[in-house]
Amino acid sequence: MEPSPRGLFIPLITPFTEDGDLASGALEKLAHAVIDAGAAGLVALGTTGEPATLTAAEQHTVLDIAARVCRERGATLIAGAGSNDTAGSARALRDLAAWPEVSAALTVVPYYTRPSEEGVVAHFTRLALHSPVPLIVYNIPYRTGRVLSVQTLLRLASVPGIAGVKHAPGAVDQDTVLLMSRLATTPPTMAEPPGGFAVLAGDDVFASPLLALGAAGGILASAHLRTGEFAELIAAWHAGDAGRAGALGQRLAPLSAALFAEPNPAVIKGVLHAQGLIPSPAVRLPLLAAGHDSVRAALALC
Ligand SMILES: O=C(O)C1=N[C@H](C(=O)O)C[C@H](O)C1
Repeated sequence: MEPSPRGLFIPLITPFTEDGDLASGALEKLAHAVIDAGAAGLVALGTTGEPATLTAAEQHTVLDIAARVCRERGATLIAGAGSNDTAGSARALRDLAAWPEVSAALTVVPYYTRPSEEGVVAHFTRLALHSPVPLIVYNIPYRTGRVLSVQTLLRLASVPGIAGVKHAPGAVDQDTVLLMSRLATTPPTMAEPPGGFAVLAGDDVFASPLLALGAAGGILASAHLRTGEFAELIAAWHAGDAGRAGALGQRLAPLSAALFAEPNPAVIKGVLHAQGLIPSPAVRLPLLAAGHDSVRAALALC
């Protein structure tokens, strides 16, 4: 198994041209720029990349570009794959074998269907058995409609082939604190998580407190902006420099909040366009482009 993911991962936006097509050149430049600035790797086709509205051909192009950049730069590539259909998710994961640069798949908790927690464990156990790469469970109850208990997260952590969780419960709540505590203090046994299980921050505003509790890194869309400082935030928490990390976290949280003032990734695209880094701020329906006020407010914090 690959070493568990650690550090800052950028879930790349998918830039579009003024005509609404995939802006491949801008995507490639952006991918290089965030690695230059200190990201450990990229996430292709995360939520932020608007995969639901990309054609299969566009998704392949995004994966081709991200794979090329990661290969050239020696960076880690994680790919979003999977849905609320177990068999369909297994096929999507199997197809990732066409990109050998992909070292893990970010696979969302099955949404909308609202399976039982037992069903969620069965889903991921089946996928992990057949996936060509380790899985990172994407736990985001406000998008999926399915809350996972600490017990279920610990069960998932003990499944061979599950390398981590992108944890985005919308708070640093009691369950999150207990999860981090159990992962840090319980010696691995057959029934408990192996040492390499990584918790990655997935709620940008709460990234700093989750890192303080021991997260291995973050998959943070906000880090398209001020990438170097987000990378430094993670490095400072890992180095035990709470003074530096706390100060960075306090500076970056308002930026994250401003970037998420409208449905992601509309504001991020508005800001990157205003900075001349992508050809248009467009997102695809049902998302709407961010309003001027939201973009101006976020730009002021960049
Ligand atoms: O694409 C992702 O991965 C992320 N998506 C989250 C979301 O849109 O809710 C935000 C997070 O920063 C990364």
